[in-house]
Amino acid sequence: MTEQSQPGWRIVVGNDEAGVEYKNALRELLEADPRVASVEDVGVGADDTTAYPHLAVAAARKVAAGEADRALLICGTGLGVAISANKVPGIRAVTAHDSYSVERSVLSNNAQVLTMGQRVIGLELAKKLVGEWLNYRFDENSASAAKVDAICSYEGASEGLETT
Ligand SMILES: O=C(CO)[C@H](O)COP(=O)(O)O
Repeated sequence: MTEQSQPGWRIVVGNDEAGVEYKNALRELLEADPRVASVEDVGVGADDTTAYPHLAVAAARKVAAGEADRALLICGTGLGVAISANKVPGIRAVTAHDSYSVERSVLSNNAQVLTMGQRVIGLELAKKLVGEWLNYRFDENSASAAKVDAICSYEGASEGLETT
């Protein structure tokens, strides 16, 4: 199947009060992109001071439930929303502000959630990276798949480390 024949991405976006401007700009970018089937915005809007963990978990839960394929989350640094989203079972969320990390977040880590910091990265670079992000799909037959499976094997594990 070629990239063109793949179904469009269903993306959920979210942000805290430090990420309103970038979330709005990136949502508009996604809505205009032919690779995107749908964009759902879990908030927040201007003047909403809801703390970042709440919208990050709300967005990540939609991905975990299969209601969306990916999430794009913005806060001041991108870090808090990533930490929060990773609390949702099955979610792999990463903060990435460079092209190579965005690529590997998908191709190595099969991360479904990309986070960025409005106080860290320029808007034009953020737009460019989001455009690149849409081009990547994890290859379940790649050498990275077993490593992602190993990550998943620790989901809910309370003790013990496997070494293989
Ligand atoms: O960047 C944030 C969390 O990682 C958030 O936008 C601001 O958090 P704060 O520094 O605790 O206000």
